Amino acid sequence: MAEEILKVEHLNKFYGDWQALHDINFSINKGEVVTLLGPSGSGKSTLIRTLNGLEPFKDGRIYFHGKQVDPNPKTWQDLRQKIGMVFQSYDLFPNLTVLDNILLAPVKVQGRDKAAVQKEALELLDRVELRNHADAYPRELSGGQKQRIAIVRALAMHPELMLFDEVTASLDPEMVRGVLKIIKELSDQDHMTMIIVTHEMNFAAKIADQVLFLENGRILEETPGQQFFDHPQTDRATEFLNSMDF
Ligand SMILES: Nc1ncnc2c1ncn2[C@@H]1O[C@H](COP(=O)(O)OP(=O)(O)OP(=O)(O)O)[C@@H](O)[C@H]1O
Repeated sequence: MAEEILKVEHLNKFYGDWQALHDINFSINKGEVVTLLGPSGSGKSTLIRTLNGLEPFKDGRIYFHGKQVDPNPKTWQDLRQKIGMVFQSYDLFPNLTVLDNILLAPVKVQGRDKAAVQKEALELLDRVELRNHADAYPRELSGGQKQRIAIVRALAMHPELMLFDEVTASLDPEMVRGVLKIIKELSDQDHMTMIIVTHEMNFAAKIADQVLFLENGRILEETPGQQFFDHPQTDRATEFLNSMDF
């Protein structure tokens, strides 16, 4: 039996009086990759940020491992440690070295043994080919390198679910490939459970087990990955794929 990691039921999200998400329902099992696709402003970032407790939600339910999550994100400290998130903007601490950026939360928040975390951090840095940058500061790194560090920093927390919000959107094209390769390896080798917002359609087509296609804050299609790209069910999704030059 597939193990369900996250389930969302009838989620509505408002910014003031304006409704940004309408009756969102989906679930993700262990090891699965869900990609959120849709035009600009369709609510992809809002949804992924709500799943990480960065945005409060008005009604609906979120379950993590079958347990209902309190809608007030202030109560999410424990949960956030299990959900890793990587943003478009890296958000590394500028005054800390690469290694200290990675160690901070596992040691200070999770209270894990520093030497053990450091050993693991260096192995992860090896994996993203940045071990020789462990003592560098973020300002000394390229955008692609910063993003690989941001991924390592999230992984060092041992998350059960990783959320990626347009992590290659501000990178030069030649940097994009290296970052996407790491995410693909996380799926293929580590069977990491992931929810990914991306505008990289070829990447999405390769990695997605399930596609949620959003428009105007609603899920218009929920389709197995390959099927979405081969045979989108709605005219809107077909138009979208054509506009993305897919
Ligand atoms: N903090 C906010 N306050 C008010 N409205 C917001 C806020 N954040 C997003 N919105 C609005 O919510 C809608 C969905 O935005 P969101 O960023 O989730 O879309 P998106 O699909 O991720 O877009 P993109 O692909 O351009 O990043 C948009 O109309 C946006 O203007």
